[in-house]
Amino acid sequence: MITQPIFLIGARGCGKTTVGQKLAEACHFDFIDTDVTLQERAQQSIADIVAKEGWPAFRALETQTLQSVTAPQSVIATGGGVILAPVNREFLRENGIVIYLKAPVAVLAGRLEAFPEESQRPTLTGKPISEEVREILAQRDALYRETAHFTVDAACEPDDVVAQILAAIASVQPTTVAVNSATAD
Ligand SMILES: Nc1ncnc2c1ncn2[C@@H]1O[C@H](COP(=O)(O)OP(=O)(O)OP(=O)(O)O)[C@@H](O)[C@H]1O
Ligand SMILES: O=C(O)C1=C[C@@H](O)[C@@H](O)[C@H](O)C1
Ligand SMILES: [Mg+2]
Repeated sequence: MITQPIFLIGARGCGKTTVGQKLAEACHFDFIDTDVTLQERAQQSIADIVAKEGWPAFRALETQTLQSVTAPQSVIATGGGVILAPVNREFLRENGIVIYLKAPVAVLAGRLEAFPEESQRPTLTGKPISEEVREILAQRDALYRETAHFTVDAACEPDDVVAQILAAIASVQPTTVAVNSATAD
């Protein structure tokens, strides 16, 4: 079994938090969510940080949080925009196994409409959810793909997503990181 950190990346609503908790249990790893840790440390919500200090301030905290929580034997659920910064993309690829939870726009939008969690997910564009999800995914999909070691289908049930991830990481050597392979697209 590997000991490298497992990083989950993907759009808002793809299930990084939901799947990450289950994956951590299955691996007997710690579970960390960078959005949760960041808000606990700042003692305010992401919406408040962005409203008071702007997105660049939030992005700086996100980089700091990502680097400080990274440890062996942990599953780390990242924020949806973590891949925007080149420094984060390089950090993720070099310090763990990166899994892209990929889901279509309609699935993501449906989940976000059902569970908006606006304090953690302030609007990125000011547009309605499905329009925003389409626009943002079009901008970011290539970055998720280039950052990931593995891509899994995140539109299915959480337990099935976990099973895909376990199958993917089974091929990874304990001391090295996989390169550019995909189990699903
Ligand atoms: N595989 C799944 N099947 C059905 N519902 C799911 C699945 N994964 C997540 N959900 C639901 O979708 C919502 C969003 O999931 P979650 O918070 O895990 O996404 P996230 O990727 O962590 O989002 P964010 O980037 O905003 O932190 C939750 O209410 C969750 O219950
Ligand atoms: O997609 C994004 O840019 C974000 C996703 C969330 O996880 C949070 O990290 C924050 O709301 C930004
Ligand atoms: Mg989350």
